[in-house]
Amino acid sequence: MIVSDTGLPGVKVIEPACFQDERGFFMESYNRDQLLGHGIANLFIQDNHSLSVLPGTLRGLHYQLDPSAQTKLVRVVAGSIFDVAVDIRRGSPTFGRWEGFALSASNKKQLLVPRGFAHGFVTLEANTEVCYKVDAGYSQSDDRGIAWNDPEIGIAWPLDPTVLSAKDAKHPLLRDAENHFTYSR
Ligand SMILES: Cc1cn([C@H]2C[C@H](O)[C@@H](COP(=O)(O)OP(=O)(O)O[C@H]3O[C@H](C)C(=O)[C@H](O)[C@H]3O)O2)c(=O)[nH]c1=O
Repeated sequence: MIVSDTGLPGVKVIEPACFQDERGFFMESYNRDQLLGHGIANLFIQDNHSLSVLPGTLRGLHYQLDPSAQTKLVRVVAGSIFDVAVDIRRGSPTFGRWEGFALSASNKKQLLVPRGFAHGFVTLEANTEVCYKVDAGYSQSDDRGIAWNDPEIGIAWPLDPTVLSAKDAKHPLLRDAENHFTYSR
């Protein structure tokens, strides 16, 4: 397993070891002890799985307020996505900064998105399936979002969304979003 830092401290790219043979491949898609070794000490309690039928489906930018804030471990099991994390911790040196990552069933890369970051993706292929672990359960009352096209964040999405939920079409800008996350070293 290779764990790489990114331009957003705390956000990491994880590449599991993949063992190929004439049958196909095997990999440990999640190994808690190996992640603990990289200081990723989350006890994930829920697995999520979404299918997006059309390319250009955008889901996000989402986060949950405390006490339901989530760390997420995201991977793609079919198709591919441009996966984005945005630092929304007030006082953070990288507040409002985003970074995007190409995750796909073929590259098997995973993205660790800590609490304090908004998360979203756009699908790059039809029938893309995203699976992700979270360390806090779903809380509809704590579910929040930020506009995918917030000009102050300025995410360079590789393609304009063609499919968006009604909820995702009306999130507030970061500056107006309810958000209690604060930065601590
Ligand atoms: C997230 C979630 C949703 N739901 C129910 C609520 C709705 O009835 C339905 C669809 O939910 P939503 O439209 O919020 O799903 P996505 O737009 O894929 O949102 C997710 O995708 C973005 C990229 C994320 O990072 C979030 O984890 C998550 O919000 O599933 C549940 O029952 N449990 C859950 O944990």
